Amino acid sequence: MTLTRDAVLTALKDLRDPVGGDDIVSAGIVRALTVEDGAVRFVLEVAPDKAQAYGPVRDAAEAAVKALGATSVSAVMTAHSAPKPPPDLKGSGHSHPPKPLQGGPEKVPGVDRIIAIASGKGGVGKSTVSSNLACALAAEGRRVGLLDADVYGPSQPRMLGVTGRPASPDGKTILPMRNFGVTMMSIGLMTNEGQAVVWRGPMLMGALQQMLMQVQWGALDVLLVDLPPGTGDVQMTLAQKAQVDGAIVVSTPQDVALLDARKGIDMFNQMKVPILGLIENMSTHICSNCGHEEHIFGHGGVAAEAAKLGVPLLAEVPLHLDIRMASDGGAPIVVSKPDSPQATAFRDIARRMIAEGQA
Ligand SMILES: Nc1ncnc2c1ncn2[C@@H]1O[C@H](COP(=O)(O)OP(=O)(O)OP(=O)(O)O)[C@@H](O)[C@H]1O
Repeated sequence: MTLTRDAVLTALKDLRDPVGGDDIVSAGIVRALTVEDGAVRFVLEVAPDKAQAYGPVRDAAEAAVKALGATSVSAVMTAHSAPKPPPDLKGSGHSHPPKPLQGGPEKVPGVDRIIAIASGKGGVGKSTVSSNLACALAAEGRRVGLLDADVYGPSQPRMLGVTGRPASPDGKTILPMRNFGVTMMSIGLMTNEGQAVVWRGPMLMGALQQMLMQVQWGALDVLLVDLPPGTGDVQMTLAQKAQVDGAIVVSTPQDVALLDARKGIDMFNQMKVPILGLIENMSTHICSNCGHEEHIFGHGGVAAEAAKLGVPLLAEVPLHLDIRMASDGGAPIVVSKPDSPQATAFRDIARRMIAEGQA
């Protein structure tokens, strides 16, 4: 049976944090967990003066993961000064969103360009595209940030193998996480795991503003924003408050998805955000056993739509088991199998964006 990230996290949850008393996953000390072909890697991030107390925990964690059938386990302990908890986002019971920014779109300090990754409909692979594109741009040497603003289903922590709560040295600014060369912040890291968060409009806007302006992004060539599906408050707030340089719209080839994608494109047009191009995801299914290709959701619909709108079709990404497995394992296909044809689809988009000065 394939070892999954969830199975590893469940096993690690049986271990108690000797300092805080919680289990080590809830305590937020398990970071950068990746599971790849049975090989498990993670970091235990602990306060320097408590490092000794965690020695047995690391040994127990390695043993617990080995017992699950992992082919290899690497648990590295790093000592960091105790982080202050990050400022509370609205989802954790805070009732006053920060004062909205006044005025029109602003530049995020240090960030050269912002590109929104959008879709009309959920589940079409927008987050998969965002994480792979971010890793592909980083592999080309670009300084890349990824802001996971998908409030309804933040998936970037899982896809990029990032766990734990981001630190805030001064209680105001938030330090982003980093993996595979990508600086990342997700609304999912600010709320408690498993906690159902009911976001209301003003909360959403406040949270998005905080993540744009209070996160120390550092100097970035490009910040990708993984938006929630549809055309709602988050999309509007992003375009009103930050200078968005372009949008990429992801769609599957079916008519229903395309219909929704069109609404998204209209919204960006109204907000004067240029459409950099469309991506057809789950374009062709390639059987992982025999390599046979078939068009489960149809094929070519997005190309036709792009031609109609006069915008580029950036890629046709196949539906392939490896793409899902890689994302579920916490290392996108661009990182875990960089030379596969599936990864090449994403790497080509990254190279094209760089060549055109978009990233
Ligand atoms: N090209 C692909 N081949 C195989 N699986 C894919 C592909 N693209 C996405 N998936 C899988 O489909 C599921 C949905 O993808 P993803 O979470 O990226 O969609 P989304 O559009 O961001 O969804 P939502 O907006 O609802 O969060 C995931 O399990 C992902 O691994």
